[in-house]
Amino acid sequence: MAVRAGILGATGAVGQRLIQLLEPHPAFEIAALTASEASAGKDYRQAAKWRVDSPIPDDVADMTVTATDPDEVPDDVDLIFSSLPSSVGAEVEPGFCEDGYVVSSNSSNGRMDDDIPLVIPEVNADHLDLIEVQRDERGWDGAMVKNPNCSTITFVPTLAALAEYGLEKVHVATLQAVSGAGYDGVSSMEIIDNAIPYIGSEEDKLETESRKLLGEFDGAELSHNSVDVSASCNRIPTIDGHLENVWVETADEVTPEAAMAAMEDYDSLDLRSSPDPLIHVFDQPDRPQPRMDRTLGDGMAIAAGGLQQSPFGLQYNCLAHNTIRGAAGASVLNGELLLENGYL
Ligand SMILES: NC(=O)C1=CN([C@@H]2O[C@H](COP(=O)(O)OP(=O)(O)OC[C@H]3O[C@@H](n4cnc5c(N)ncnc54)[C@H](OP(=O)(O)O)[C@@H]3O)[C@@H](O)[C@H]2O)C=CC1
Ligand SMILES: N[C@@H](CC(=O)OP(=O)(O)O)C(=O)O
Repeated sequence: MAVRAGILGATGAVGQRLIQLLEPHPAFEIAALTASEASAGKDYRQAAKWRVDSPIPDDVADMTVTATDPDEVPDDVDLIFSSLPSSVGAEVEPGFCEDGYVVSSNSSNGRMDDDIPLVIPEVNADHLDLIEVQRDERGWDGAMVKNPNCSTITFVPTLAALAEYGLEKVHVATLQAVSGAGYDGVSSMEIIDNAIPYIGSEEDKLETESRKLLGEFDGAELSHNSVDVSASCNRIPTIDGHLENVWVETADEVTPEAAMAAMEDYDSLDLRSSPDPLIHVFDQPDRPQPRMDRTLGDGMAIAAGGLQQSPFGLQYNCLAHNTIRGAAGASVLNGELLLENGYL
């Protein structure tokens, strides 16, 4: 029987992607949709400005949106996907966990808390058991797992593939699509014919979340990886797909050929939303490109290319679909991992 799932922030850009991914999902059934007070009480079709590239599923269109409050969500819902603005997530998500719901959240609040697992399943699935520590410390019957920021998700799997060479220093420069800022986030007058070399709080997220993801969990505590990461984040006028330029210094020498093999051979998982291969490596020097490569693996693959030696170590480019692998798809994949690990 499918797990009954609710979506917090269901009318938003990521909420809509969640509906698109969950509607055909055999393991989950959409059973509750929440948004702000302004949307509460409306049919979903009236409440949401639907902008995803497939029609609103009929049964979802007719569902009534409720306020984002645990008391408004049926008790037989077990799993909550959350895509709220982080300030709202910080306020309401803990209440859902207290009330026994298991929450897979895309919002940035709490990602760096010591007892909150921050998970990319193909990279650090074992961190999920931090939930036991979390339950002891917070007294929750439910649980919380977070997926990282979309730009973090794009480059960390490539670092995980290179970890055996000993990661020492990483420089990453991003070229991020406008959808990452949400539909109303960047105006056309700001971004057309332009690039903006600043995205608030983004650099810090790449630098800290990557070290947590690559850290080690001993069953009680999580230690962060010691690699130095320096990020520079830029907004460019693409719609979807974050492209990143990466330079990696390793303790042991890694040739571009060896790095390419390590990325190609990096394991995916036997979960529905985990693509095989996880990392699609191009040997053409002009790939990956956002328009051509963001839908690889149904938007869940990481694309890499341009591997070469540089004075600053191994250099390459990588790309991922920011609202699928970087947001909604990441939360769904964490839901699949929760199910596989008996948390649902
Ligand atoms: N867009 C993207 O590509 C990415 C976004 N994210 C993160 O995901 C989250 C959602 O982003 P996005 O979907 O773009 O945001 P949107 O602004 O498109 O959607 C926000 C959602 O939250 C609801 N909401 C807003 N305020 C409240 C409130 N006070 N109480 C309850 N619900 C509220 C909105 O409801 P209503 O319609 O009623 O206002 C809407 O459903 C954010 O934390 C964002 O940083 C992460 C990665 C990528
Ligand atoms: N800041 C990201 C999207 C985002 O919302 O990130 P986060 O999940 O860390 O809030 C971007 O602009 O592309």
